Amino acid sequence: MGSMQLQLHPTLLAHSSTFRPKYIRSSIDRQALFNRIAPVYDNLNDLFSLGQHRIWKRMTISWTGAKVGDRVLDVCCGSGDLSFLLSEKVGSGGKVTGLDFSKEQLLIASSRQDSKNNFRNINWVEGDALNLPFDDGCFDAITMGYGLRNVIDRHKAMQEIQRVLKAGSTVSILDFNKSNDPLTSSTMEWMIDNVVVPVASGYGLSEEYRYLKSSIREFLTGKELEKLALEVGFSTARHYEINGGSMGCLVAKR
Ligand SMILES: C/C(=C\Cc1cc(O)c2ccccc2c1O)CCC[C@H](C)CCC[C@H](C)CCCC(C)C
Ligand SMILES: C[S@@+](CC[C@H](N)C(=O)[O-])C[C@H]1O[C@@H](n2cnc3c(N)ncnc32)[C@H](O)[C@@H]1O
Repeated sequence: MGSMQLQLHPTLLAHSSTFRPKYIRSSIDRQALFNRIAPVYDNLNDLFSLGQHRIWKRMTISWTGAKVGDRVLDVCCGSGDLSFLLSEKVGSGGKVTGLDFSKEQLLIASSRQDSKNNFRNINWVEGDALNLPFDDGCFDAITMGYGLRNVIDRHKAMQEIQRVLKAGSTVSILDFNKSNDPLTSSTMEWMIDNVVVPVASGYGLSEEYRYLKSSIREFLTGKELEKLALEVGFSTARHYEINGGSMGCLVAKR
């Protein structure tokens, strides 16, 4: 996973003067956003969460029930954090597919894989979570880390995950929690306004990280996520709040 020192990627400066959409609503806008933040994404996650996101991701993996030899999928894999954890879990006899529509994020994931001799069981696919290029029922486990809140059609994304998951298998979906507790939600919004966005502005990425706040506000609560999973055909669905209710993981079985 990423080291702590922060380097400013040369192409980032080039982007800083480009047009910034006021609302990051379309798929194209979001794809461009994640391309722009790719060079600093891992390091800023470590900084903003004080490394805690690594724990949340390990919990996400543990809830999938993935085991040695499994064929597994990481949807919206980004720079590959969950894919690398899945790679360790399924071992050399298993197969991991990391899918994302951001070329820049996949380049980071691939460069991290190349820098380590292991993780040879991962392949990276540039594709759309809303139209997964895989056959029905072909994965033993699926993860999605901070992806469901960012796709423009959550129902379609959940339908696609349910379609490609084997019967009796599990998806584990980590994201921010849209908390019903006013203190939790106001604390998170304070963090974004007063820590996250000011630091991100140092990289010309204030709007990209300000988007976090609106995306959490427009997300679904844990109960609504459970309902969505059952609506698209999962047999069971549970949403677990973690880290004081700031994050959550939806665990659904097909
Ligand atoms: C790993 C984290 C964020 C990933 C991430 C997800 C997105 O959708 C983005 C969209 C646009 C830009 C960036 C991202 C992005 O990085 C977590 C990062 C840490 C949080 C920003 C801050 C965490 C605050 C603490 C958990 C404090 C909670 C206090 C209280 C319990 C509420
Ligand atoms: C916040 S990042 C999460 C990356 C990684 N899963 C993690 O846990 O850090 C969200 C990712 O979702 C991807 N994404 C958003 N919408 C997508 C879509 N429709 N198809 C594929 N990837 C998508 C973005 O390109 C980005 O890499």
